[in-house]
Amino acid sequence: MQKQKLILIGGGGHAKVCIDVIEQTNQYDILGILDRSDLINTSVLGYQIIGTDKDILKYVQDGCEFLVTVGQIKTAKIRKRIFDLLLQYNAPLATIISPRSCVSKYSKIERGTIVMHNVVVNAGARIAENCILNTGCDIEHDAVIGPHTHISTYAVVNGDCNIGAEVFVGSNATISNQINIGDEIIIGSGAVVTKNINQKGTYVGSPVKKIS
Ligand SMILES: CC(=O)SCCNC(=O)CCNC(=O)[C@H](O)C(C)(C)COP(=O)(O)OP(=O)(O)OC[C@H]1O[C@@H](n2cnc3c(N)ncnc32)[C@H](O)[C@@H]1OP(=O)(O)O
Repeated sequence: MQKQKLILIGGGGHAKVCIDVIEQTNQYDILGILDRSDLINTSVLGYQIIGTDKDILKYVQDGCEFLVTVGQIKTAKIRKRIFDLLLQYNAPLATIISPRSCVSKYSKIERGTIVMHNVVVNAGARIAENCILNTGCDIEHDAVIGPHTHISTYAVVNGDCNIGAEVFVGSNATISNQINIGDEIIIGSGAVVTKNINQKGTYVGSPVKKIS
């Protein structure tokens, strides 16, 4: 079977993990990576930086799909800017699901989202566009994850939670069940969230406290 041609946008550390997952799906032929012009002709895990985001249209016309492979910790702005640019070009967005993840057939995952190795997405969960479900995280039943949100390595989002847009949930954080977290909120690594969070800012500790 012929593989779908894929262009990655962003060639940093997060891109390496994405590449490993994409290769294991056996569904895509990664043509190359778009990044800064000074990085052209360098490579990431053997895949060349072949242009910048100015070249998106050329690859849309060539029948490629795209994935934003820039990482995200304190802000989702860059990932969102690139995603919006891709939409402007009517670029098809890939949805990548690791064959080593466990994704319920009763869940929904939107375009542009990547599900890394050892992730669990349980029944009724809904994951919006351009999210990162990073290695080993657990999205429990009926949880909703908003667009451009990164659930980091081994974090747990329990049942019926509602996580907003452009949120970062750090490694090993735990969000108790039926918790609402608003937009553009940063939850530190190892945090435990037991109450709703509406105010934008950074929250750390167990139970979490706002630090900025
Ligand atoms: C595959 C991957 O690599 S994905 C990436 C995974 N990475 C992570 O999960 C790390 C996430 N990042 C964090 O947790 C960060 O510490 C952040 C984003 C929450 C805060 O970063 P900053 O705003 O730069 O805060 P800063 O480092 O200045 O710390 C401010 C204070 O909060 C404390 N603090 C920071 N993070 C945490 C934390 N996770 N838990 C408890 N306390 C923390 C600091 O010790 C410091 O305390 P002090 O003022 O008493 O010295």
